[in-house]
Amino acid sequence: MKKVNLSDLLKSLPFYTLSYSSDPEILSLENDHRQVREGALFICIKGYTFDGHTVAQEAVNKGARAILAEQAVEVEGAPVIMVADTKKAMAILADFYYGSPTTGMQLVGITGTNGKTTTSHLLTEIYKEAGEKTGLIGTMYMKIGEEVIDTKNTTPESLTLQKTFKKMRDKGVSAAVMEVSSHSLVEGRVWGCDYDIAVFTNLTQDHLDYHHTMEEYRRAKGLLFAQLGNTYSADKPKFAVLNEDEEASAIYKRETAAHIVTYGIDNRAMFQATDIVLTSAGTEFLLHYPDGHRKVKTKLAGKFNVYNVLAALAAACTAGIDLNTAIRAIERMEGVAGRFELVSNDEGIAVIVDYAHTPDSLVNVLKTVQPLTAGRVLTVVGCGGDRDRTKRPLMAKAACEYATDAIFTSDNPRSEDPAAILKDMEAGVVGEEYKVIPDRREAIFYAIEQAQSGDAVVIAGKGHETYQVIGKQVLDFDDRAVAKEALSSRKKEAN
Ligand SMILES: CC(=O)N[C@H]1[C@@H](OP(=O)(O)OP(=O)(O)OC[C@H]2O[C@@H](n3ccc(=O)[nH]c3=O)[C@H](O)[C@@H]2O)O[C@H](CO)[C@@H](O)[C@@H]1O[C@H](C)C(=O)N[C@@H](C)C(=O)N[C@H](CCC(=O)O)C(=O)O
Ligand SMILES: Nc1ncnc2c1ncn2[C@@H]1O[C@H](COP(=O)(O)OP(=O)(O)OP(=O)(O)O)[C@@H](O)[C@H]1O
Ligand SMILES: N[C@H](CCC[C@H](N)C(=O)O)C(=O)O
Ligand SMILES: [Mg+2]
Repeated sequence: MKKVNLSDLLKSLPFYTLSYSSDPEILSLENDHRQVREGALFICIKGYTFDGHTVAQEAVNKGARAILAEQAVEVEGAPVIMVADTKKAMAILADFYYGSPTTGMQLVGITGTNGKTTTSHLLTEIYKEAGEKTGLIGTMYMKIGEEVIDTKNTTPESLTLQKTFKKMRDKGVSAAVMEVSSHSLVEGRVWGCDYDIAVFTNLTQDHLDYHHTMEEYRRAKGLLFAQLGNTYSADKPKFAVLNEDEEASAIYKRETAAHIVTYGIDNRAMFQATDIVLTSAGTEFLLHYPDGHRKVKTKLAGKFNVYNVLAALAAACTAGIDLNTAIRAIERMEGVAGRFELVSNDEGIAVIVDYAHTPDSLVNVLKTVQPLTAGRVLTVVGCGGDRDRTKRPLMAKAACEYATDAIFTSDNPRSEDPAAILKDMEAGVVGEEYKVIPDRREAIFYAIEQAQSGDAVVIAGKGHETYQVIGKQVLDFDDRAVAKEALSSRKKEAN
C-alpha cells in the first residue's frame, strides 16, 4: 500500500478546485465505491449504467478520505476536488500514484479495427525471442510473463491499467505490448501511458453505436498517434508504425511528431510484402525491408495476416530487434486462439473458428477460405447485441456473397431480442438464400451435419470466447467445443 498526501497527489493535476483545505494521507485510489476501504480517494465516474457521484457520501462513510468529482456532490466529512473530467483526471492520478511505471519499460500500443490481438501476440513472441521479459494487455487477457490475469475490456480503465503496469515493472517486465481500443482513447483510459511505439492496423466499420460516424471513429484512433507527442524529442524518439495501404495513415502522419515507419502490400512501404503465396499450410512472402529483402514463412493464413506479420516485424525492427530474431519468432508461431483456429477431425472438413465480428473481417476470412476449399463453404454467423446495429446487414451480405451456404444465428444477444438482431441481418440480404437458426449450438450442429468431405465450415464471431451472453446470463459456450461435439455426433450417426 502506497501512502501519499492528498496535496502531493494533486500536484500531478494541472487544474482543480478544492472544497476545503485539509491534507489527508491517501492509501488507495478507487472508482468503485464497493471497493472503498479506509484511506481511499474515491473517484466519481459518470458511467453508462451508474453514476459514481450518487454514492460519494457512502464512499466517505466507508472510509474515503477525499472525493474527486466532475459534478457538484453533497458530501460531509471529506474534501471534494472538482475537475472537468474525472476519467481523464483518474488516468493522470493513476500514472502518478503508481510511479509512472511505463516510463521504465518499452511500451507498444496497437490500435485499429482488426488485427490488434493477433499483432500484439506476434510482437510479444518476438520480444520473448529477443530475450525480453514481456507484458501483454488485450482482449483475451493481461499477461505478466506467463502469468495470466483475467480482464473484462480490451483496454482496461486507467486504475487497473497503471496498477498492472506497476506489477509488470516490479516483476521485471522490460517490454509491454497492449491493444488500445478506440473507446479507451476517447475516454482517456490510456492517458499517462508513455508509448515508445504506436502501431496502426486498419480502419473499417465497427462500433458506430459509440462513435456515430466513421470520421469520429477515425479521429478516436488518431488520438494514439497524437499522444506520441506533438514536439519531437531527440532524447526519447517515438515511432508511429503505419499501414501504408490505409487512407487514414496519411492523416495520422500529419497528427504526430513521431518518426514514421511504414508497412504495406499494395503501396510502396519501408516493410513491404510481395510475391505472397497463400496455402492451407500457411503463407509465404518476400519481405522488402530498408536494407534488403528475404523470404518469410508463417503458419498464419490469409492476406490479412500478412499485414499483421508486417506490422509486428516493422515494430520489432523499430524497437531495435534484429530482423532474423524477429522472423524466427514469427515462423515458429502457431497462431492465436480463436483466430482462424482449425478444429481437427478426420471427416475431411475444414472446421474454422474465427473471431470475425465485423463486415471486413468476415469478408477477409471467407475470401481466404474460398480458394483453399474444393467443395462448399458453409458459414455460421451472428451479430452481437448492444453493439453497432449498422454492421448487421453488412455482415449478412458478406456471408451470402462469400460463402456458399450462410447460416444466421445468435452471437452474444446481450439485452437485445435475438430475433430482432436476426431481422437486422436479414435486411441486408433480401432475395438471397440463407438459413436462420437462432440457437447457436443448433446452427453449428446443422452446418457440420450438412458438410461433406472437401467442404469448409467457418464459425464466425466468437473466436476464443468461452461464454454466451443472453440477457443478463453468462452461459458456458465455446464454439470449438460445440464443433467437436457436432463432429463426434456426426461420426456416431454415420456408424
Ligand atoms: C460502454 C463502456 O465502455 N462501458 C465501460 C464502462 O462501464 P459503465 O460506464 O457502464 O460503468 P458503470 O457500471 O456505469 O459505472 C460507472 C462508475 O460507477 C462505479 N460504480 C458502479 C456501481 C456501483 O455500485 N458503485 C460504483 O461506484 C463503477 O466502478 C464506475 O467507476 O466502464 C467499465 C469500467 O471501466 C467498463 O468495463 C465498461 O466496458 C463495458 C464492459 C464494455 O462492454 N465496453 C466496450 C464497449 C468497450 O469498451 N470496448 C472496448 C473495445 C473492444 C474492442 O473492439 O476491442 C474495450 O476496450 O473493451
Ligand atoms: N489485419 C487484419 N485485417 C483485417 N481483418 C483481420 C486482420 N487481422 C485479423 N483480422 C480478422 O479480424 C478478427 C479479429 O482479429 P483480432 O482479434 O486480431 O483483432 P482485434 O483488432 O484485436 O479485434 P477486437 O477489437 O475485437 O479485439 C480475426 O479473427 C480475423 O477474422
Ligand atoms: N470487442 C468487441 C468484441 C465483439 C465480439 C462479438 N462476439 C460480440 O459479442 O459482439 C465488442 O465488444 O464489440
Ligand atoms: Mg482484440
